[in-house]
Amino acid sequence: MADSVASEDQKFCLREVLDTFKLCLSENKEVYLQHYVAGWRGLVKFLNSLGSVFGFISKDAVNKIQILVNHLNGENGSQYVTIQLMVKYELENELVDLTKRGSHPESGCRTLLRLHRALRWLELFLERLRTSTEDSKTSVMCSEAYNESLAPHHPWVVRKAAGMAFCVLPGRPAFFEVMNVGPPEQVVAMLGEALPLISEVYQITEELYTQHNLLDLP
Ligand SMILES: CCCCCCCC/C=C\CCCCCCCC(=O)N[C@@H](COP(=O)(O)O)[C@H](O)/C=C/CCCCCCCCCCCCC
Repeated sequence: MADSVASEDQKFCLREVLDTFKLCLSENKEVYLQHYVAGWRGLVKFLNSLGSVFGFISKDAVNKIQILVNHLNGENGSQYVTIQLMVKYELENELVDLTKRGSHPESGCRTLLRLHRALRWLELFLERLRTSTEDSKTSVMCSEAYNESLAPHHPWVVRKAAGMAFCVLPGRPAFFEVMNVGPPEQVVAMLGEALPLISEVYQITEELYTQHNLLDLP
C-alpha cells in the first residue's frame, strides 16, 4: 500500500504541472518562486520516468531547485516570495556575482537564470510536440529546442552528453503516454493550454532579467 502511494506520488501528470504554472503568476504579474519550483519538481518527475540516462540532467535540475527552496525556507525567505522581490533583495544587498564567479555561487538570481533558460527549452520543445505528427521524432524536436536555447550556454562536454541522452528518448506515442493525460488529441489540447502560461512566465522573467542586466550571470 505504502509503495503504491509512493509510486503514485512519483508519477508525472501534465495536468498537475499545468496547474502549478497557473499558480505562478500574481494579479500584478509577479512570479511566485514557490510555484515556479513546484512546476520544475513536477517536470523532473517526468524526466526521472525516462530512465537513468537522464540522471545527470535530473540531478542538476534538483540541485538548482533545492538551492531556491533553501532560500525560500531560509531566514530571509520573505524576500524570496516572488522573483521580483528576490532580484531586488539580492541586488540591493550585493548577493549576486555579476561578472565572475565569486562569493555567491548559489545566489537566487544566478540559479533561477539556469532554470529560466531551461524554461525556454521547454517552451520550444512543447510547441514542437504540440504541432508534431505521429511519425515526428522526439529526439529531433528535443535537440532542435536545445540548440536554440540552452546549448549556447553549455560547454562541449555537456552538449555532447545531452545529445547522446536525446537519442534514447522514447518515440512520440510512448512519450505522450508518460504524460498521463489520455489520448493524443487530449495531450495536444493540454499542451495548447500549458504553452501560453509557460510562455508568459518566461517572458516576465526575461524582461525582469533584461531590465537588471542579469541575463549573463556567471
Ligand atoms: C510536459 C512534459 C514533457 C517535457 C518534460 C520535460 C521534463 C524536463 C525536466 C527537466 C529539464 C531539465 C532542466 C535542466 C536544467 C539545466 C540547467 C543548466 O543549464 N545547468 C547547466 C549550467 O549550470 P551551472 O554549471 O552554471 O550551475 C549544467 O552545466 C547542466 C548540466 C546538465 C545538463 C543539462 C542539459 C539540459 C537538457 C535539457 C533537456 C532535458 C531533456 C528532457 C527530455 C524530455
